Amino acid sequence: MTPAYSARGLSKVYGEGPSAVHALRGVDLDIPAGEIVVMLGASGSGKSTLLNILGGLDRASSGTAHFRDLSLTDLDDRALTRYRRNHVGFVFQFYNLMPSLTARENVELVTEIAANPMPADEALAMVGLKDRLDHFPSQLSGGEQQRVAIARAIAKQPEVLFCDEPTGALDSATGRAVLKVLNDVNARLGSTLLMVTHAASIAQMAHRVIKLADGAIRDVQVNATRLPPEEIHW
Ligand SMILES: Nc1ncnc2c1ncn2[C@@H]1O[C@H](COP(=O)(O)OP(=O)(O)OP(=O)(O)O)[C@@H](O)[C@H]1O
Repeated sequence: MTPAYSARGLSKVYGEGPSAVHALRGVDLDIPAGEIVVMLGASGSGKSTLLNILGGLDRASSGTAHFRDLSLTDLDDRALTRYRRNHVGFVFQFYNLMPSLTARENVELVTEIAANPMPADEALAMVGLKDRLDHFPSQLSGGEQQRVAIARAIAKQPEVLFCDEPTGALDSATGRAVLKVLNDVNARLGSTLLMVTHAASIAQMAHRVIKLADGAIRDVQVNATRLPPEEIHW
């Protein structure tokens, strides 16, 4: 089967000369479609850089990255924007909701421009917020705001969902509820999930765990059994 992503010799250098930072140093990687992949590694190991390049938010300095047969590293800015719009969703540590819009309106911002969206109400129901459609972000808890952000990301039915520290700003009980939503999205929509986290125990819900160190892949592990998010503690 064609992997969702494959990268060969992927490198990223920020800056130049003596102050250059080698954020990625020749990463080779294959990610099968439909998996939950958790990326672990110390601060500065290159996790977000890798996520941002695969998500089309940043560009590699050298090497190749493919999404199926689309060569991300060859796309111009317009094509990269089209790739992001049509294929991927993002969930970040801080929810980036529009404060002046309700939960439903925040999700509609995306459904209005997506090619194959689900109704905003349906996306919000999937994350357990069907009773909060008309609430503004300031009227929602942190976990609820993160669930609106997830609803916004999944409403366009993306093939891939990128999550950078999705539970980073949440207490562990709320974080588990958010992980359960992400797990459901993977199971129900079949979206490939790429998640960066500092909480190593979250790797227990993944199909595949990628460990980065100093901009390189240190280890890739396929979990023989996976824990349901409800049983994960950190
Ligand atoms: N825009 C940038 N300009 C310069 N250096 C950068 C930039 N973005 C990241 N870096 C550097 O690249 C390296 C990798 O950063 P990256 O954010 O990918 O690591 P990370 O593993 O996600 O870290 P963290 O867990 O702290 O978020 C770090 O040394 C970082 O300081």
